[in-house]
Amino acid sequence: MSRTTIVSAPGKVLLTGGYLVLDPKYTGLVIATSSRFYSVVRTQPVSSASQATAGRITVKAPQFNNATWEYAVSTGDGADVTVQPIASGNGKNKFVEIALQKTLALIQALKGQPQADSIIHQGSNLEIVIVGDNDFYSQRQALEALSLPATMASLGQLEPFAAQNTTLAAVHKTGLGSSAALITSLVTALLQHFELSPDLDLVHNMAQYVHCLAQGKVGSGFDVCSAVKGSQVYRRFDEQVLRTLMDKTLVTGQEILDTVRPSPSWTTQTTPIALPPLLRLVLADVDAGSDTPSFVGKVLKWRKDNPEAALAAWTKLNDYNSAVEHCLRSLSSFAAQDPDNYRMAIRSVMNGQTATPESKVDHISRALHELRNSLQNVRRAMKMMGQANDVPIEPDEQTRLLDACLEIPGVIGGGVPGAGGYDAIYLLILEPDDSATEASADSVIAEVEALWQGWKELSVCPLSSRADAGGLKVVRKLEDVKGLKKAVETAFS
Ligand SMILES: Nc1ncnc2c1ncn2[C@@H]1O[C@H](COP(=O)(O)OP(=O)(O)OP(=O)(O)O)[C@@H](O)[C@H]1O
Ligand SMILES: C[C@@](O)(CCOP(=O)(O)O)CC(=O)O
Repeated sequence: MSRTTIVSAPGKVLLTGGYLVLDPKYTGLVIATSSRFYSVVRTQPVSSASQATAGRITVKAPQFNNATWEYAVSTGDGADVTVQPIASGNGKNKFVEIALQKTLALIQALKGQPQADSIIHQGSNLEIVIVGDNDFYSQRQALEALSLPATMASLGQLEPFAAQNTTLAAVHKTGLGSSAALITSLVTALLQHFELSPDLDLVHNMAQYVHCLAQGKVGSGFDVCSAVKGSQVYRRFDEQVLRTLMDKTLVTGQEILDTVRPSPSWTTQTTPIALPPLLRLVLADVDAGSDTPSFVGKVLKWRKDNPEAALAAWTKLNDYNSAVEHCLRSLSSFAAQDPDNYRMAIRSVMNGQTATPESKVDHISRALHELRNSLQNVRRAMKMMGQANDVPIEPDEQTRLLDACLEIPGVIGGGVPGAGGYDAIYLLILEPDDSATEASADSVIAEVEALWQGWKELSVCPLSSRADAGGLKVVRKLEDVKGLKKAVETAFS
């Protein structure tokens, strides 16, 4: 009997905390996106005639010319389960391969040998489809091919999980954290498929382990944590918790379980956060990509070589980052306490009115202005940190673009997400929930998009992602996600 498990995980935008979030003394404010990765795992019984091919895992990426990766699973006589790639024309996909190898070993440790054998090996195969929402990959060429303007409305006309007409190696990724969302959804889908319904912290720890192994380093991990738990203020775990496992070439499922099982050794801190009502995250993919790892290397070397200057810069930047968090939480609290006056304040700020100290909305209006100032302070401090060590964190071209965006009424603030560079920008814009505002949200977005379409110095293409507080989601059936059933049928047609 065929059985299907579907899990999705969101992409991410690191609004504040780039570089600092690598040090557990500091935090990063990461917003999960509405754009998600989906892993679909299906057990397919093997007919008696083709038992010899049992114990196979076939993974498909229908967006990339249906790239296929095959694996042979072997278990039995008390040995640890192994997953060996079978040569395919698509080369290796280390993220998928490591996720399969380590997660099946964990499953065997959790369920015990016989269970793993019966589900994985005897008489069945696993079919897996992996797709990412269009925002994870630049859609510029697709829009140009359709003679569509670079707007969110145009992006909405593209097929869900659209074919990228290129390879994974060549595709222009947009920085939403595809590998973290992919690994998180795949690890969880496998655990769910084997009816393990794992603890969220165990899933988080396992996804961090697999992601670090696949990337060959222990990064800050904010992308994996937000893929699991959604939007949050994130504090990195002590990387020593993974060091032993990462340094071993051969590890048993039990060793993996002993490491990823929730314990005080996992010092990750996640404090949920959401954007306040009527404040919308707007993202843009900017053309000239950046080399984040080299930026990180330079900044960390500068920090090591200039401890005093770096401590002063990071302390100031951390204070500004904390001010952004405080403003967001205050606005959410004001909206919950007094929704009507909150909406009134948003409208008045949209219309460029300044609330008087006696008005009922003054404190809300002040919090919005404080948010704007704090975001500007973060930008300035990030730019200065980049200038101090010759890293284009907010290069002048991005400064000019962001400053022009902030001239538009209704744009509260913005910046360069994550490590910065030329990859992307984000904006926070007011989105009143009624049309009783001269400059309604649609007009603000239209004005922003018009600015971006006419921008000459950089090529700026909007993404359709919004902020979405949620993390991992188990999807009940394929039909619940637009285009997913078609993507799976295409993959295994
Ligand atoms: N649809 C997909 N199907 C299978 N594997 C994918 C898919 N999308 C991405 N991947 C895997 O994730 C890898 C990208 O990981 P990498 O660490 O290079 O990017 P990233 O930092 O997560 O990128 P970004 O943040 O821009 O999305 C690809 O090389 C590929 O192995
Ligand atoms: C620079 C850094 O702190 C954030 C990188 O963010 P992004 O991958 O550019 O979104 C590195 C890291 O935390 O992994």
